[in-house]
Amino acid sequence: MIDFPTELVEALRAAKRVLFFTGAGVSAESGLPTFRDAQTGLWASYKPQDLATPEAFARDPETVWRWYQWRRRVHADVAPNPAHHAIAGFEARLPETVLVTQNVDRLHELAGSAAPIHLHGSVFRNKCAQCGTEMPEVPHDLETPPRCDTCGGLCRPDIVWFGEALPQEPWHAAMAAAQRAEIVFSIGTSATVHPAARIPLVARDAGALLVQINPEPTPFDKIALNLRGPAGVVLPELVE
Ligand SMILES: CC(C)NC(=O)[C@H](Cc1c[nH]c2ccccc12)NC(=O)[C@H](CCCC/N=C(/NCCC(=O)O)S[C@H]1O[C@H](COP(=O)(O)OP(=O)(O)OC[C@H]2O[C@@H](n3cnc4c(N)ncnc43)[C@H](O)[C@@H]2O)[C@@H](O)[C@H]1O)NC(=O)OCc1ccccc1
Ligand SMILES: [Zn+2]
Repeated sequence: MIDFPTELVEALRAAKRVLFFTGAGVSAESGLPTFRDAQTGLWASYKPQDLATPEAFARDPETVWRWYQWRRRVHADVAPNPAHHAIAGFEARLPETVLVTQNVDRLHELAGSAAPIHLHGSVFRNKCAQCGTEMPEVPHDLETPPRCDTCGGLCRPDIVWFGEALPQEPWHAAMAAAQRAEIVFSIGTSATVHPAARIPLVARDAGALLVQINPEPTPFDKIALNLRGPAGVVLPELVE
């Protein structure tokens, strides 16, 4: 039984507006490697930041496509863990709860979260790299990217690549939730990728209690109430 600080227990008891901000670490216990974790197998020699860019896709679309197809196969084999379920359960009990994620997986949805705000897109959605038209999901073993019926452009994952702007609607929804939050949980994120990492800071500057769940230190340590441990262990104990 974890002994949580009274300040947190009391804040949780009184709160109506809670914001969850998640990163790759919340899916680590489901078997999904984080961005920091070295990639395995065929992709061991590639850094995610080098593949997840419009330049890499322009230079070598097949290699970037095949990387995402591999990730889709990996993502299709994993299930939500107790951290995802704890957040979905909390949302059901406190309707004003908002979930903002940097993750492109669908584990929050599979755990029952109604409307996670995906700041960086979804690995299971496709769009045309040229005209942006949404394109259908294709079998995850198709080795070459299909062509767009509208303009003949190449199909790409509907994901925000480094150097690309975040989609406006999710960004504004996340900022609005941050400005209204009484408690913001920053869970399983190294808080190094921008502008996403601003969300917990905006909430804190607006008066929210910033609680961090992470087995490792991050840039938020100095300003957060830190719960050191894996999200799949700490979160269920805290909110269930
Ligand atoms: C690397 C970083 C320094 N670079 C950036 O931030 C860049 C550049 C930049 C912009 N502003 C800046 C300001 C300062 C410095 C740099 C910048 N940002 C961008 O390029 C953004 C776009 C960024 C989005 C990129 N796409 C992603 N994802 C989709 C891709 C894909 O998935 O393929 S980012 C991707 O990396 C990030 C990884 O971070 P985490 O999720 O935190 O994962 P990480 O592995 O780092 O850490 C895991 C953590 O979990 C913890 N953990 C492990 N196990 C557990 C466990 N069991 N429980 C709990 N915690 C756990 C670990 O301890 C660790 O702390 C996530 O955001 C993730 O979505 N776009 C943009 O700025 O565009 C401009 C623009 C503006 C207007 C008009 C035109 C252009
Ligand atoms: Zn097109």
